[in-house]
Amino acid sequence: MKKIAFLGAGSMAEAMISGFVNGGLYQPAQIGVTNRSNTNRLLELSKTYGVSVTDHKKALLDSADIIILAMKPKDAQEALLSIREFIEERHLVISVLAGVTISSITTLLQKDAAVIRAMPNTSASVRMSATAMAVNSKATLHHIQAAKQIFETIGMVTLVEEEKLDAVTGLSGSGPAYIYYIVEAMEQAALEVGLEKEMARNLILQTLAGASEMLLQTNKQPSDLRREVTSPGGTTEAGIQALQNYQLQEAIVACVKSAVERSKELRAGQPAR
Ligand SMILES: NC(=O)C1=CN([C@@H]2O[C@H](COP(=O)(O)OP(=O)(O)OC[C@H]3O[C@@H](n4cnc5c(N)ncnc54)[C@H](OP(=O)(O)O)[C@@H]3O)[C@@H](O)[C@H]2O)C=CC1
Ligand SMILES: O=C(O)[C@@H]1CCC=N1
Repeated sequence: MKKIAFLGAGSMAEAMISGFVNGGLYQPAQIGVTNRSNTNRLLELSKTYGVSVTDHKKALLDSADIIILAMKPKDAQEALLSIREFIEERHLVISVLAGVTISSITTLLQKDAAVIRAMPNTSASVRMSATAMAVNSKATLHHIQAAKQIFETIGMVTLVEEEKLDAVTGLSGSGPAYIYYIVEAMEQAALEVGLEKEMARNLILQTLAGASEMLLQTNKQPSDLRREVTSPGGTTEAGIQALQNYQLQEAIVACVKSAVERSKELRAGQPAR
C-alpha cells in the first residue's frame, strides 16, 4: 500500500487526513505529516488521527510514495527548496496550493517530477470534497489513477486543464466559505425574527441539505426549483425581491471572480489585498 507524506499540517491537510482515515482506504500508519515548526499541532494530529508525525523531512520522504504539498502559497518556495534533494523518481508530488503552477513547482524542485495540482475543499473531512485536478506530462496513468483514488476517498474528483484551476479555486475551493457565510446570515436573521438559536440552526441545515438533495436528485435547474417554491404574491417572492434589491446574484458573481483573480495573484506572490 502506498504511503503518503503531508508537508503542511493546517486546515486543508487535516481535512484530507480526517477523510482518509475515516474513509478507511488509508491506515493511519500509511500517513506521515510534517510542518514548519508547530510541534504542538503535529502532536494534536497524531493524537486525533493516529498518523505519524515528524520534523525529519528526509526520513518522511524516504518512506513515502506520494507527497502532498499543503502549505500556504507564500511558503511554497521555502518548503520546496527544503525537500528538493530528497525527491526521487518514484515520488508523485500532489499540490493543493491555490494559484501555484505545476511548472513553478518543478522549477523549484529542479526535477522533472510527476506533479498533480489539485484543488479540493475542506469538505474533504466529511468525504464530500469537490476536487478538480490537473496533471503534468511526467504523471503516468498509474499516477493519475493513484491521485484519483486519493481524492475519491474524500469526495468527487474531476480532471481539468491546469488553466482552469484558478476558476475552480474561486468556485469550489473557496466555495464552502461562501455557503457558511450565507448560513451565518440566515442564523442572524432567525434571531432577529424571534427564533431560538438551536432550533433555527436545525431548520437552516435541513433546508440546506434538502435543497442540495433536490438539485442532485431531481436534475432540475435551480431556477425551476426556485419557481416551484415561489407562489405568486407569496412569501418567497417577497424574500427574493429583497435579495434582488441588494443585488445578491451580482454580489456572488463578483465574489467568485474576485477569488479567481486572487488565485492568479497568489502565484505572482502578491501580498494580501
Ligand atoms: N483551507 C482551505 O479551504 C483550502 C486550502 N487550500 C490550499 O491548501 C494550502 C494550505 O492551506 P491551509 O491548510 O488553509 O493553511 P494553514 O495555514 O492552516 O496551514 C499551513 C501549514 O503549512 C505549514 N508550513 C509552512 N511552511 C512550511 C514548510 N516550509 N514546510 C512544511 N510545512 C510548512 C504550516 O506549518 P507551521 O504551522 O509550523 O507554520 C502549516 O501546518 C494552501 O496552499 C491553500 O491554498 C486548498 C483548498 C482549500
Ligand atoms: O483561501 C484560500 O486561499 C484557500 C484556497 C481555497 C480555499 N482556501
